[in-house]
Amino acid sequence: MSDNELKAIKVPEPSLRRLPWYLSNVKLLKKKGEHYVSSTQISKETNIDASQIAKDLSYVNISGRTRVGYEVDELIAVLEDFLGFTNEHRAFLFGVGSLGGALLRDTGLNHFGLKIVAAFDVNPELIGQAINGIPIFHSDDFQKKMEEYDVNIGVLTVPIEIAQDITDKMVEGGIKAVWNFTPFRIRVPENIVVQNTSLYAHLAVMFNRLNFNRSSK
Ligand SMILES: NC(=O)c1ccc[n+]([C@@H]2O[C@H](COP(=O)([O-])OP(=O)(O)OC[C@H]3O[C@@H](n4cnc5c(N)ncnc54)[C@H](O)[C@@H]3O)[C@@H](O)[C@H]2O)c1
Repeated sequence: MSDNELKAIKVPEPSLRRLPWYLSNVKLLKKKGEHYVSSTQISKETNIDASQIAKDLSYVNISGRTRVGYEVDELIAVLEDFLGFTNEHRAFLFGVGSLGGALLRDTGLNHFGLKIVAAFDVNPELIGQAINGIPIFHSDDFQKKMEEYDVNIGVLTVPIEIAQDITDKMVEGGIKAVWNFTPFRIRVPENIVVQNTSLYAHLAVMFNRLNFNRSSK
């Protein structure tokens, strides 16, 4: 199978979510001076079953050697490539408020292959400004800027009331994937990718587990 054929396989979401964990931990093992790493070692670091790790890594184009495991540098490179972290995915951000502004200031996104190249808002105090070198334009200029920049991802951090409206505009303008931070379940045509992300959903899990641990003491 060619690399492209492998990448075309729809990897199960749980596996896709685990692969970045392996990557971080393999990088950590590299820092500790390891040259080879086995799924058993990754299992110790991540607390994920070694057979599950081997299965997840089977989606990635790498083969381990019996007993020694995977070559660390190769595993890092292959994982980064597979996860798309080495490619530059260019994005527009909509809504430069408290969350949108924080995302523009976050340098971490670049390391994971997401480059926000421009942002849009309607607040006259923000338009014409730049955060972290990223220019802020008026939302009305979106179509025009789509022709200027080569972008296919939209980051949605606008007030919930206009989430659908802005999504429709993005899709109409040619955006192919929406990273939706609003709590609104946006509707899109079938060929458009939506990733909903909520910090608060994780908080709810943390609070619930915290209460559970307290009451079971
Ligand atoms: N997913 C999460 O974990 C998470 C965390 C915080 C906030 N949120 C959500 O993110 C969104 C933004 O939250 P916030 O706290 O940053 O709000 P905010 O009010 O600080 O920012 C919203 C920004 O959107 C701008 N805006 C308004 N109309 C616009 C338009 N037509 N085009 C472009 N920009 C427009 C506003 O001027 C403002 O700058 C909300 O929907 C909120 O619920 C999600």
